[in-house]
Order: sequence, then structure tokens, then C-alpha cells
Amino acid sequence: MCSCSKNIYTYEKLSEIKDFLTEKISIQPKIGVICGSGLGSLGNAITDAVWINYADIPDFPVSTVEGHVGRFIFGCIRGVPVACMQGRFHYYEGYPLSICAMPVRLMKLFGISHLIASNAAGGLNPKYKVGDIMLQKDHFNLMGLAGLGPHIGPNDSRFGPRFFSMSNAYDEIILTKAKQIVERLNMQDKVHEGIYTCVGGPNYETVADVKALINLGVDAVGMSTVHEVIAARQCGIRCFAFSLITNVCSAEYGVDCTDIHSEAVLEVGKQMQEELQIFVEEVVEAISQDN
Ligand SMILES: O=P(O)(O)O[C@@H]1C[C@H](O)[C@@H](CO)O1
Ligand code: HPA
Repeated sequence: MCSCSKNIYTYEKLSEIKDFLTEKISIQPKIGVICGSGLGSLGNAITDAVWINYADIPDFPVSTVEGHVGRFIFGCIRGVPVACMQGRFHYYEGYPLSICAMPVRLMKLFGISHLIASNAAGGLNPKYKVGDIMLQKDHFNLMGLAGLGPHIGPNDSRFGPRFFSMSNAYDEIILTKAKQIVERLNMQDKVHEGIYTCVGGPNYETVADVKALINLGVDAVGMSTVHEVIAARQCGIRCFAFSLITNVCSAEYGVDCTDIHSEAVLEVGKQMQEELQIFVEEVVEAISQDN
């Protein structure tokens, strides 16, 4: 499969999926939340929840990765209606980027105005430690430079214009509010602001990869989010994203990095789940007050 293969998730198909889901829920989500690897517990913040497994949605892909439950939760966080994805789709699972980003377009059809995306990532910035959080100030679109994207192929303008700016991809107002929340929750010692990039994976990076990414000004590396934010910006959704640093990437040969594996990534998510849940609740509340 390649990123430019025919996109079966047309506007009409996504409208059908939306109608199917609408019959099962009683809220109209305003904010979309995507839980990263090991961060599914962010869904615990949701009240009046309705869970819908991806496997039960006609023509929907399924999550094949551990740490991604594979379901939507529709409900409220602090009274704000949300659609939460407990599990996303990754390029390395064999899904083209158009499918990886498809749920963002689906959530747009529900009327979401904002997206909160989270991910597990490796720290490239030498200041980052395991368990730290990086608020995404921007991303470096490495896969895009290689000609891969969620929007390659015919453009349906109902999902946004063919050409669009990515210069304010991460909303400055939400980022400022998130930084205020960090101070209020006394998390400033472990929170940074930085640049994320997405690689194809599923292997982690070589030392040469790490050195190159550092030279490119990237602070954390993962395997998601960038294409979701591109699809979101194309259709006018305001974005906020953060990375949980689950491991640090070595830029030196001879350092034993065999502790980088998916179980370790999930374990860090587990350790941080309560703190991150409160953080996300606060961000949702702050976004809702902004509108
Ligand atoms: O879904 P995210 O981006 O959080 O997942 C990251 C990247 C890989 O899927 C996995 C690596 O362990 O975590
Ligand atoms: N590299 C890429 N993706 C990741 C990493 C990493 O080191 N850690 C968690 N997801």
C-alpha cells in the first residue's frame, strides 16, 4: 500500500459512517481527542460515555497495535462534548496516511472545532528525560518531504482546499493556555515545548537517524500525529498536541538502547496516566472557555 493509493474514505462514505455513529450517541462532539500509545487512559476522564469499537463500525479499519484499544468514546470531559479515539492507525500497520488521518475528517463531519492529539515519542533533545512531556510548538514533516501525506491524490474541497498553509499548525492560543495549566499544576519541571517529527517506523532510529534529526532541529520523534494535524488544518480544525517522552534516543554509538521497546513505552504511559488525565481535562476546559 502506498500513500497515494485510492482513498476509499470519500466524503459520502464518511457521511455514512457518521450517520451510523450518530444513531448510537446523544452528544455532538466539539473537541476530538486522540490517545497515543499507552495513553488510552485519557479516556477515563470521559463521563456519560458511549464506547463504540472500530470493529463494529461498517467499513472502518481496526487497530492492530498493542496499547491502542481500538474504539471511539463519545461523552463529556468537564461537561464538554468530545469524541475520543482510544487507538489510532499508523503507517507501519500498512495503512496509507490518508487512512491514518481519516478519523480526523470523520470527527470534522461531527462538527469538532479543536483537536487534541497525544503520542508517545523518543526524546532527541538532550534535556528531555523519560516521563517528560513535550508540548508541540510545531512539527517537521519528514514524510511529507518524501512525498507522503494524507491529502495526496484527488482533492475533495469539502474537506478543505487543495493548497493550504501549515505555518500556524499548532494553535498559539491553546498552547499559551496549556503552558498556564502546566504552571498551575506545578508540572513545569517536566514539561518542554518543542518540535516533533513522524517517521514511518516501526523500527526505532539508528544513531545516524538520531544525529540527523537533531541537526534538523527536531526535539522528539514518533510515528503519528503529523498527518492527523495536516488533515485537521486542511479542514480548519484548531490543533494542540503533546508527546510523552517514553525513551531517550542515543546520538552516540556504544550506548545500550535495548530497553527501547513497546512494553517500555506503554509502561511510561501507565506511570503518567493520572497526571496526564488531569492535564487533558484542564486543556479541554480551557478550550471550551475560549469559544
Ligand atoms: O500512537 P503513538 O504515536 O503514540 O505510538 C508511538 C509510535 C509507535 O506506535 C509506538 C512505539 O512504541 O508508540
Ligand atoms: N522513535 C519513534 N517512535 C517512538 C519512539 C522512538 O524512539 N518512542 C516512542 N515512539
